[in-house]
Amino acid sequence: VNFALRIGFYYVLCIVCSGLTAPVCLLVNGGRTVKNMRIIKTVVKSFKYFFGLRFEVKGLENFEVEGPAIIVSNHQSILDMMGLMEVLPDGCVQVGKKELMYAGTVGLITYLGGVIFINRKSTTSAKMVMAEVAKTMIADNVKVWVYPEGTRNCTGDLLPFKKGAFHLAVQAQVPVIPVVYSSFTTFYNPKKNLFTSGKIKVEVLPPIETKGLTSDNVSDLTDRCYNIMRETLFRLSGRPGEGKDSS
Ligand SMILES: CCCCCCCC/C=C\CCCCCCCC(=O)SCCNC(=O)CCNC(=O)[C@H](O)C(C)(C)COP(=O)(O)OP(=O)(O)OC[C@H]1O[C@@H](n2cnc3c(N)ncnc32)[C@H](O)[C@@H]1OP(=O)(O)O
Ligand SMILES: CCCCCCCCCCCCCC(=O)OC[C@@H](O)COP(=O)(O)O
Repeated sequence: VNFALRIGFYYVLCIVCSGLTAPVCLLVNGGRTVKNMRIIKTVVKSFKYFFGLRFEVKGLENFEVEGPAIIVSNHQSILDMMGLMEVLPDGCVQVGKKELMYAGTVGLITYLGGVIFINRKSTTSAKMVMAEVAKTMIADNVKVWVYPEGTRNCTGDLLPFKKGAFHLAVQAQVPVIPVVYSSFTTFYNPKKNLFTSGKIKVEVLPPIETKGLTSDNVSDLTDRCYNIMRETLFRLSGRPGEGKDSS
């Protein structure tokens, strides 16, 4: 019951705050633009206090690259939206599943924030959207945030990465910046109806350059990111024995 109440409250908070924030976005910025993310971020950053969540962030300076970049991070739950807004740099849009667009006021606010919607069931159309993004991110100087696991995963480990984010980075010749959130398993587990207060460690890792890489290098780049992020995930989650990183 406690779990249902807290998750229900989270949904209501998202729906109500989206409904209230959307007109503000429209009045201030006039329509769909990444500038709305600043407003959305300000609102969402207050959510953590309702749930007793604390974020400990390291490495924010790694976002300070010249120009666009692809940011990749692990995706554990719908709560990730709070962790996202906690560190989101200015001028950064997210890639999301197109179903989000139909989620009422939440769909409206994601649309206004500039979220790029892809159809996960059609690789061809998703690839076309992403190729377009590779062109416009340079012109518009935006960063793009992708969850390369492609779906939520709350097991405390990473799912294999999909390659779209890394194709995008290579096509645009921009760096990949990995961001890792420690595992939620100690305070959040929908299967066990667990959702208590808790601390999340976040680490922004140094950018990985892609200058000179071609589509032949995408698999290697994907593996490299996956390995670094998995080691970091285990280290941040207090399972250092399972990662190779001992620092
Ligand atoms: C004020 C209050 C507010 C409160 C409310 C809150 C609102 C807050 C507002 C805003 C927050 C927004 C938060 C958004 C959060 C969203 C989270 C999600 O929705 S996560 C799901 C969607 N995300 C993805 O799926 C990742 C991206 N996915 C990919 O990149 C995939 O790679 C994809 C879809 C492009 C294809 O997926 P495949 O399942 O087919 O798998 P593959 O292995 O990657 O690709 C198949 C083949 O195609 C090639 N390929 C992929 N992309 C390519 C490309 N661009 N060019 C060429 N080849 C490509 C690959 O190399 C592979 O080929 P070979 O196996 O290597 O031979
Ligand atoms: C009318 C319906 C209203 C629904 C309100 C939903 C409020 C929650 C807002 C959280 C937005 C965060 C987006 C997110 O984290 O989505 C997760 C999915 O992308 C992952 O895909 P999958 O379903 O796990 O495959």
